[in-house]
Amino acid sequence: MSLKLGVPSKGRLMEKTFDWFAARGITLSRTGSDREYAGAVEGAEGVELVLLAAGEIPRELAAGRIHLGVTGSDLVREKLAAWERQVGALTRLGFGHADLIIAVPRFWVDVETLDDLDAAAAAFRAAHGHRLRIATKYHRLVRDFLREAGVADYALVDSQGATEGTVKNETAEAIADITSTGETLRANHLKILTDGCVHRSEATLFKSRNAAWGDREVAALEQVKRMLELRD
Ligand SMILES: Nc1ncnc2c1ncn2[C@@H]1O[C@H](COP(=O)(O)OP(=O)(O)OP(=O)(O)O)[C@@H](O)[C@H]1O
Ligand SMILES: O=P(O)(O)OC[C@H]1O[C@H](OP(=O)(O)OP(=O)(O)O)[C@H](O)[C@@H]1O
Repeated sequence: MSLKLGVPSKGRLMEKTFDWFAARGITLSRTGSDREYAGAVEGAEGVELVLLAAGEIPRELAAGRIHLGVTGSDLVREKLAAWERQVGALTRLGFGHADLIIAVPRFWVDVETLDDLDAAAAAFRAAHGHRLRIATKYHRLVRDFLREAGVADYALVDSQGATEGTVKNETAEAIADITSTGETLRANHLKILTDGCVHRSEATLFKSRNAAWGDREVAALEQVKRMLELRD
């Protein structure tokens, strides 16, 4: 067996991940045609490249089908229950920064904080007979964050994309989504709660705790760690 390294196969993290490894002497490349998800590794012995969607890498790490994987720290926290028991973060990669935030309509002048949201949620329920809806694809992270913050009177509605549009479309009153430049929020007349940052995400190299770590994989990991200048 060789050490399996899972890397995003496309999307915003792929190229930067390839560049990051290349700068440290490990050349990752896609082989075959543009549409074929096959990869090659040069510069590190006993390492096999597995190209996967960023969102699937947490599950593959947890299942032990890959030994190492690069993905957003938000995706690992969202997709894995008790993530720290299943994977370990080896190093942050310095790119893929994005904040998971809670935002409400800009015209809600009385709502700036989570406490305000809690009050607005209670008032909303009394006025409308149903709970204030928050659209998101980050169910686990948002639920945990709002529980900690003492906000209870809301309902999560699932939104797998174009989440900022749900408020205008009247399928939600508030949203929880990733932002980087803030442009999508501004364009959709939304504002971030001042204490509404759920998680600051960054591309991160994770190690599986559940994969089979035989002598060959351990030796390959030691070599990779030396090249990447990682300590335990
Ligand atoms: N606007 C953004 N700017 C920077 N990073 C982002 C942004 N949106 C999402 N991300 C981050 O990119 C990572 C990958 O996101 P995602 O799974 O949506 O894949 P993607 O890059 O959009 O590719 P795909 O086309 O496969 O959906 C996540 O960790 C997320 O935090
Ligand atoms: O702060 P900004 O720079 O405007 O970026 C934020 C947007 O980027 C992401 O969407 P993505 O492009 O992945 O599309 P999606 O709606 O399919 O998630 C995210 O879901 C926001 O909608």
